[in-house]
Amino acid sequence: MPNLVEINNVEKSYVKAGGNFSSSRVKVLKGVTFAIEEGLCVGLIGESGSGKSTLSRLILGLEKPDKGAVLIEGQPVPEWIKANQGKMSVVFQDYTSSVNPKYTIKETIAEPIRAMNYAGNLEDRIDALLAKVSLSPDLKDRYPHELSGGQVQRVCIARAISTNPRFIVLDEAISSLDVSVQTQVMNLLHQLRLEMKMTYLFVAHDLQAVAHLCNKIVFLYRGEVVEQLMSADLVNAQNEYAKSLLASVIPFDV
Ligand SMILES: Nc1ncnc2c1ncn2[C@@H]1O[C@H](COP(=O)(O)OP(=O)(O)OP(=O)(O)O)[C@@H](O)[C@H]1O
Repeated sequence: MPNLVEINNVEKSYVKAGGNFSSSRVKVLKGVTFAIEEGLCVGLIGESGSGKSTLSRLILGLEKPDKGAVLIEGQPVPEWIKANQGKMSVVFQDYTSSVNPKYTIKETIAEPIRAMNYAGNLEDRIDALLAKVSLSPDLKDRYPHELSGGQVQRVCIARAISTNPRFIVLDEAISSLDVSVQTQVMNLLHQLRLEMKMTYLFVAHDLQAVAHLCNKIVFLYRGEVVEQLMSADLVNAQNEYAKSLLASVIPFDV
């Protein structure tokens, strides 16, 4: 499988709160290197503050690395985005703040479709997208606060796939959901990935979820990649942090 995304020796630091000198910068990513292969779900796991969201923002082109490069199909992210409108999407953890409370479900999903000057029938497109995420078209005219958390996250997924993306960054996308709903949404994401031949970066702090959904897992510890393994090879982890996480996971086939 060719690499869709390459993260090459990426460094990123921020000014420490309260400090204004270069010495008071905090290095969040310290030479991160890994690839996201086309068609795979790659999991990025790490404890709070390890730099996962920073890395997501660099991949989404929202920020630039200080050193190193993030390339998509060999191109720097901003260039790739310009040439591939709608082909990269994102789903965030906090679904309540990632939808506009004043927009109906229909308007929420329509926004990126309209931005791409869609020529087809918008109502039909929205109905088809709702069906894809197993939501009734009757929900179209409701507002986000009239839906459950799981339903709103499905709306966010419908919006994310509305432009037929090739690549989706799922940044803690299921972390705020109840465990039973998490499983349903994970299954939905898995099914959609295969059906639409998409590539995922699945960012999470919960190894169980990552191992369930992902083909490859990258362990980030204090801004460094300390281990990367295919899911089938997790038992071969060498790094102590990765091993400690693996030890805390309940065996899958008990
Ligand atoms: N814009 C910013 N300015 C200053 N510091 C920042 C900024 N963004 C992130 N940081 C710092 O960088 C470090 C890594 O943050 P990041 O959000 O990437 O971690 P994370 O692994 O996603 O954590 P979590 O799982 O808690 O979201 C933290 O110490 C954070 O305070």
